[in-house]
Amino acid sequence: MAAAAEGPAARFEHMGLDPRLLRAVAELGWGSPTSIQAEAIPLALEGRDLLVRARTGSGKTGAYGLPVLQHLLRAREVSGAAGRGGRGGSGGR
Ligand SMILES: Nc1ncnc2c1ncn2[C@@H]1O[C@H](COP(=O)(O)OP(=O)(O)OP(=O)(O)O)[C@@H](O)[C@H]1O
Repeated sequence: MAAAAEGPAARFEHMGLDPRLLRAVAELGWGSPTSIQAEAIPLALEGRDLLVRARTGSGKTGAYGLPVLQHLLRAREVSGAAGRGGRGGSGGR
């Protein structure tokens, strides 16, 4: 298991993650982010481009996977709203 990050800000709940992702993280038993996750996830959620290097097993997959999933969830919500006329359109072709 990857080593957890330390510090008061090092909590998944404080990163602005979607509640569904927070639930998934809890189900995985990830109590707190690893150091690389604590550093990378907030920046990725801001939309920053990142080049990250950390040792094997340090939690890099979650560090990029959670922001990618959040982006997909948000994109689906936006396109769903557009499909229902959220952009003032006819809802389709
Ligand atoms: N925040 C966390 N808390 C507890 N365990 C975690 C956390 N993040 C990841 N893990 C677990 O740590 C292990 C290693 O994580 P992961 O495979 O994401 O690391 P990695 O840096 O991507 O590894 P690699 O360099 O091999 O690709 C996995 O079993 C994963 O489920």
